[in-house]
Amino acid sequence: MQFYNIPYNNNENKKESLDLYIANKSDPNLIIFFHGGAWRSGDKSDFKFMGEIFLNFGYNICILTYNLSNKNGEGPYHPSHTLDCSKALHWLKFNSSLYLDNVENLYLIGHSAGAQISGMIALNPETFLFPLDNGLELFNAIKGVIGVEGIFSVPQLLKTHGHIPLYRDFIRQAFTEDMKLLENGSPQLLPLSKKKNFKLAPYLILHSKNDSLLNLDQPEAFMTTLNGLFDLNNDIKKDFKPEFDFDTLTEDHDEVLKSPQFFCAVINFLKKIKY
Ligand SMILES: N[C@@H](CC(=O)c1ccccc1NC=O)C(=O)O
Repeated sequence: MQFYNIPYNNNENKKESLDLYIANKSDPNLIIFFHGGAWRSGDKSDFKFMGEIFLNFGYNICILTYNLSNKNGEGPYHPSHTLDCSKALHWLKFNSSLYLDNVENLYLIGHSAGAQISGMIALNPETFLFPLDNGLELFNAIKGVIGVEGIFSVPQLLKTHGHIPLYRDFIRQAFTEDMKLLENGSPQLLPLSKKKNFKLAPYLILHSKNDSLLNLDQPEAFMTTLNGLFDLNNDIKKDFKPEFDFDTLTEDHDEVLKSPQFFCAVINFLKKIKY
């Protein structure tokens, strides 16, 4: 079953809505996909193919949208995108009973800018989830996070690609020119020292060496952060060591999402973490 354009924030704004692809209404597991497009482009309708593929494999998946930054530089700026997506997660967990019997487990997949969003939510629940009603319960429902062809440090992206107008423009449009905001919007730069007793969800980072838009330094640096978090807090018996796979995907930035290798990697990971 497929349901389109369900509002997640009690309004008529098409960008604050989601599509549900439901294989089994009583399955407590739900995948949520956050699309990329540099925070200023992309739409859930572009990823219908993904919804249908997971659906055919028997998974329930939500593909959502969030308000995009304006190319004229009028915002909305970070943290708008992440706040929208957090509200969507809240709706899915607590208000989706018309469509899903009981959503217990959330599995986030973020692509490109969407990997920044899913990373912000998973690593900074204090800001994005805890202020919402039953925010801790919502956070605990996140059972896995996958970042693919992701942006994890905006200042680093500015450093490596800032000489290219395309990158400079979308960074300014989504984060202004305030370096503090760029840092604040980077999952890689969240202060780890404050994360004592933080529960890191099982995490998988996928990246293709043939991504012509983002090279390996984003996922490699993020690897250091995730491993640091794991080392800081891990309870070997319970916690899942973050995984990094920079070999399986071979297509370019957007094309990876249509490759069988991507679906295999996601499904293997979900099986491993006992989806
Ligand atoms: N087509 C996009 C560009 C884009 O998505 C992008 C370009 C370079 C590096 C990362 C990108 N997307 C990340 O979400 C745009 O120009 O808005």
